Amino acid sequence: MKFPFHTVARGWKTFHRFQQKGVLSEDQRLWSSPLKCSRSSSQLCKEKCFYITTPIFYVNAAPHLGHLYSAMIADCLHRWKLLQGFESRFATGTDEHGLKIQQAAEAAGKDPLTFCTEVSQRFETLFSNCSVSFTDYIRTTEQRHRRAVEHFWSVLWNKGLIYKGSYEGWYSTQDESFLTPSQVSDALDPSGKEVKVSLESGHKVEWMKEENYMFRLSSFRSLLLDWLVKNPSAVQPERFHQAVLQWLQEDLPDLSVSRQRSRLQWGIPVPGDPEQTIYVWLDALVNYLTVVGYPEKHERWWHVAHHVIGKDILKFHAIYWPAFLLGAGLPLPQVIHVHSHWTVGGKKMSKSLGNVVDPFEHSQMFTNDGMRYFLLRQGVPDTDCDYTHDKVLKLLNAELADSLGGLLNRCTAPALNPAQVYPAFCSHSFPRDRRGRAVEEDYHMVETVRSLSTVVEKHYESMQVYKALEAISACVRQTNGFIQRHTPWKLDRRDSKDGRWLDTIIHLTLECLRVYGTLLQPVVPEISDRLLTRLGVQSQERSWKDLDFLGRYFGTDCSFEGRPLGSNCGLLFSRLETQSGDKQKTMKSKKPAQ
Ligand SMILES: Nc1ncnc2c1ncn2[C@@H]1O[C@H](COP(=O)(O)OP(=O)(O)OP(=O)(O)O)[C@@H](O)[C@H]1O
Repeated sequence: MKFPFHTVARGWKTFHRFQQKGVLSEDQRLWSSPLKCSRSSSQLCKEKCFYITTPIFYVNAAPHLGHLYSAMIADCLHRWKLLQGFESRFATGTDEHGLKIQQAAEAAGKDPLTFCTEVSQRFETLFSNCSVSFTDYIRTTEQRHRRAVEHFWSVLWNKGLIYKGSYEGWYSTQDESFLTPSQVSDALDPSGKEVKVSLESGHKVEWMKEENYMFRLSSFRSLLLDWLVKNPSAVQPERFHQAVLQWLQEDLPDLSVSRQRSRLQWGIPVPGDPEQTIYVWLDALVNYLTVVGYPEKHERWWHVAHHVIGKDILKFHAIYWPAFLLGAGLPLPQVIHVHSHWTVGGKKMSKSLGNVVDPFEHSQMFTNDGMRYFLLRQGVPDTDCDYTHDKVLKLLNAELADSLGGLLNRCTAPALNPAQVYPAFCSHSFPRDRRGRAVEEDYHMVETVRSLSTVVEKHYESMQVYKALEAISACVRQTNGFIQRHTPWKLDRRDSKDGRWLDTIIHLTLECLRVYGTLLQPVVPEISDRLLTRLGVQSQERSWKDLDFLGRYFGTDCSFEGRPLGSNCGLLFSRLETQSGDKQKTMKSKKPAQ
């Protein structure tokens, strides 16, 4: 850890200074260390509940694939927690205030609320279409949110953490953010005029001078450092944690948290001062509290809050938001999961650049689960990833259609499995003493699949979903290799030894598929459902605790042995093809094996 103890100790000095001033309460020591729970909160922590949020999406333009990706990561985490038996709450929604929206509505010739409602509905429809199973959808123009923001503001105001002052400095309307001189550089606009731009986003900035309300952000620097040093997994992956620590080494001036009403009308007025509008980021961030019933009944869920965000909004979530929360006397989020960006031709996919991929069109072209699988299998949180049609096509054909779909087809095809059952496992054919027909590689496969759930759990927990999928995919390949090695289609059922060995091969393969189907549920819910249904696995047999693998080999029972298979709902995933003559990729229809 790069941060020495004296840096942290300064955090406590600040804490005591605030305490003496009556700004922070005695309990704040606990708030600033969210992994340690107070007596009452430890009871809350014991409950298996989980609260996950996406960013709320800015409605100045229609959704693109990057937005869907954020929502899919959060959805995967939510489904994963449900699979583990947690009570999970998953919130998403739209951020509807600010100058950019005021301007976008004006340009569209609509009043701001009508404009916001239309775009918000597009986000909601997209998420519903793509199996993003949110439990709460929030819009910042709702009355319940306005109430929460006004209350939150009053708490900060009453603690002396907001004061009226004058802000003078660089401001980017596009990013809705303030910048220090070191974050700004010179550039030429398209007409050749010299302009100043944000180093991080490249967006134009302007010098702003106006009287407004300031939040005492500078006073929280040491407390924030303390939180991050004591909770090394508060921001994940590690490189983003380090980035926040680095920012905190730099200047952290107080933050302007309002705009003159004359400049910005589309927002929540400052309580008690109708001449000022609350800064859109303060307004937006409070949504996470609104959803769980702030200010009256947020405790239960707020103690288990996890945010999923893109790296572009890290500073708002890992510096401003925790500082606001500390100021308001509320616990900090458990983890901020950060992901990188989808790029097109190396450039960030973004509304303002206009290089966006339409998520409606592409999830129709590749299917919802196909799109989910691709984004979560290829999306690496640490680094940006380029999106191309060909990559999607190749990956889905190789891993979903050929490898996983082919495996299911092989062991459920009537030619190999005429009785259409989960056949019996024969321990003489596949004995523990390794003296049967199974070979060394088969035993190795069994051990790998047995430990797969532990591997996958670790990766889902840290939101390295691509690693979980890599591990599952490697196992699917091994299982195909197992079938290929023993060529069961050459065995003669009329011979009793061959018949038992054939059944054992199929039993083992179906057991592997049951594990893969169960573990894949957070990523591809529809495909997993079809797979498990085909295997005859009931909906109440698909949870984490049902993952015991190959009981008949490991000396326990197998409740599936002898059961009829479920109905055949067709191919698990149809191969995607490029039609000659044009670049359009379509689904090739093919009959399932009879
Ligand atoms: N290219 C992308 N890849 C992955 N996630 C993205 C991408 N673009 C946006 N997001 C996600 O959506 C959130 C909100 O993005 P935002 O509404 O600012 O979209 P944008 O296209 O970047 O807009 P703008 O071009 O106006 O900056 C981001 O914080 C991130 O979580």
